[in-house]
Amino acid sequence: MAQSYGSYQEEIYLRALGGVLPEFPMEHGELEERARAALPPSVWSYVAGGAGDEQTQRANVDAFGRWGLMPRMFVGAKERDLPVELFGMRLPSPLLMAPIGVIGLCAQDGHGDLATARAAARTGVPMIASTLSADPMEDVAAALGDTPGFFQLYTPTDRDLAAHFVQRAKRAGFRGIVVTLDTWVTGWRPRDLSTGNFPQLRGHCLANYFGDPVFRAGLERAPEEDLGAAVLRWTQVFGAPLTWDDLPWLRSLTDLPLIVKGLCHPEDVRRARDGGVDGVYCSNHGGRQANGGLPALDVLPGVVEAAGGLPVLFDSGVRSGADAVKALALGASAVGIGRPYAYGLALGGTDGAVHVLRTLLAEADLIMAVDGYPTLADLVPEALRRVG
Ligand SMILES: Cc1cc2nc3c(=O)[nH]c(=O)nc-3n(C[C@H](O)[C@H](O)[C@H](O)COP(=O)(O)O)c2cc1C
Ligand SMILES: O=C(O)C(=O)c1ccccc1
Repeated sequence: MAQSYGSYQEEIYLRALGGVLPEFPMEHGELEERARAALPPSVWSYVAGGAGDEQTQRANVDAFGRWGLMPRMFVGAKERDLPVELFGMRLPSPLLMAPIGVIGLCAQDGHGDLATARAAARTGVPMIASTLSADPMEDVAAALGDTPGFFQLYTPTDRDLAAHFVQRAKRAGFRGIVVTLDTWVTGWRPRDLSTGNFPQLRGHCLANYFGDPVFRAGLERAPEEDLGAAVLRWTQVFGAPLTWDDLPWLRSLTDLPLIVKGLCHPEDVRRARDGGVDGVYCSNHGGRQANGGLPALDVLPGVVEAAGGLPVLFDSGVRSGADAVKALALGASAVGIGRPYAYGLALGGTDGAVHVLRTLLAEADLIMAVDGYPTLADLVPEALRRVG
């Protein structure tokens, strides 16, 4: 079923005719400004901030400016075709919501994970639900409706807990497991170090752990009785520094599609493919983990080549529909949206996140129309020119 995402523009025209202006910002700069004003300062700096002096985070965004789409005329791109086939599922568009661990805190009521799931239900844009969630994964999955969800695993040092998370995710109805490899320890984040704001250390976003019988079995007293001890235990089990020797074990945990997140080096991609993963996710965690790195977009072509036809998910720095189009042209099978939907959520809960997703899709759709690339198959590297 082809959807006309550009119709969002028509809706806005019609409202303007009636003298009603959009409730939410139409471009990313203003979205950011308004989210900054709407969020408590510590949550804002946690979400907006990154590693070191944030050079990698900025470079992620700037990298998109070095590519441009070459327009083609007389194409008659009246109908655009954005649906994609991914892991045996047909998705209405190539966008995904990237996992955001503190998304709970971005919503006024503290239930941003559920609000995100509802935005997924309304748009058909899949949610990748983080392990670090304010609500249990079962509740998040239930709020997704018919839209597929993926569960993002931070692999605990306790293997039984890891296995149990994956089992729970399958039972809850998630359609794939995304294992994040770049964050078994958090990076050097000066903003959080100066504000002292580590939401996880206050027990936020640990619902998946605190409600889990395997996690609780490792505690002397329940988290409801002794939060400090539970958080301390969480710091001990949070992140296993995995090696290639662990990949067969990870693979054995599930028959769901297994996707590994954080791959940038082509050799790592080849090894992951040889290890039996179903997809790779090219990302540098939005520059939150290691500063001094390469822009994620610049490593994408090497990842795509090494993936040898395996699906390649991509995120880090996507701020517009134009950015999404460029990542798709460079070979991404699907594009993850990160901070922008968190900002939408901060401004207007589910409605705000839906607005951000519809805006990105409308812009991508209209670029494909105007520039004469009506289908995703038309978006190939040759459609782009390097600007500088
Ligand atoms: C506040 C915040 C929390 C995040 N939490 C997680 C997480 O729990 N798991 C994960 O795999 N990635 C997490 N990420 C990384 C995102 O999935 C994604 O890689 C990143 O946001 C992309 O960069 P961008 O938002 O600048 O486009 C988080 C990102 C942000 C901004
Ligand atoms: O903030 C993040 O990006 C993130 O993924 C994370 C990881 C561990 C603890 C808290 C957040």
